[in-house]
Amino acid sequence: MNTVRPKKHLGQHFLADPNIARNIVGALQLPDGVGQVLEIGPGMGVLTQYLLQNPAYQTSVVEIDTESVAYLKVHYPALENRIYATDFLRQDLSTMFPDQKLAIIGNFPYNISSQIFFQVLANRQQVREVVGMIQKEVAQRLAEPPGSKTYGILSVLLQAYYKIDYLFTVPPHVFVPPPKVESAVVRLTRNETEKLDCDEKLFFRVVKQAFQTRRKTLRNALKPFGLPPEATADAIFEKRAEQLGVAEFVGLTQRIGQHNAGASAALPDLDLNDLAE
Ligand SMILES: C[S@@+](CC[C@H](N)C(=O)[O-])C[C@H]1O[C@@H](n2cnc3c(N)ncnc32)[C@H](O)[C@@H]1O
Repeated sequence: MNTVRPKKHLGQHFLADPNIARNIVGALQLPDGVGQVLEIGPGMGVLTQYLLQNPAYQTSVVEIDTESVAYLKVHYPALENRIYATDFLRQDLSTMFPDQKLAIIGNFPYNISSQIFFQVLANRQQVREVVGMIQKEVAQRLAEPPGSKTYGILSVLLQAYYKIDYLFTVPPHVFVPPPKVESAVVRLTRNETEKLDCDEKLFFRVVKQAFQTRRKTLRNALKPFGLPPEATADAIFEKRAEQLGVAEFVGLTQRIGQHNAGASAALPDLDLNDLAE
């Protein structure tokens, strides 16, 4: 088996430039002595080969495509039993790697890149670093500061727990087949925040609600939560979701939480996959 036939529905665009592949793997910094590296969607192993060259990395891969899995087994026998032939989105990382801190890397399938980041958020205590190639627009959105048009739910939630670096842009012609859009590599590094200074469950819901009606002022967008009386006069409620940074969302969540004391304890956990805008 010399090659894998690209399948559109799996977002398969194979990177054909070894220098870019080396640069992507080289962007890993492995903070806090993290040794476990999980690659999502290795395909024919263009990144995997460089991961395996580094003895400091314990590399595992998760790949949904059976043809790619067969290819990897033939060409990278060193991976042995560290190939998970399954859907990353259905994996529970805490079961796969109990009590271990992880770095995640991959040229992500663009059709599920947002869901991959929600999965990262759901496992934020374990995932200390992510180096990923994604659609350029999504990369810009993640790293964007408040105030810009593309700043959204994922920008706020990821920036709450990760420092986000836009590393470099990658043109379509270095892939087989070339995608229609430009790509970019981003690095997420876990920050010091173990837990936000507010009810986190409520924080996720407030951010979601604020952006779902992003053209409304926060006073109108957040009305369903029941706002404190001073909201009628407070200037922050005149703003829109895209104008608020993480700290301001934390402050809002504290105030909504105090006003509705204990209310969020009754809320079921939010399915992070429901957060996509
Ligand atoms: C953009 S390709 C990248 C392939 C390879 N890493 C490269 O750079 O050439 C995305 C890869 O993710 C795999 N993939 C798609 N959906 C997946 C999922 N839900 N879980 C795991 N792998 C997935 C595809 O089969 C494909 O190999």
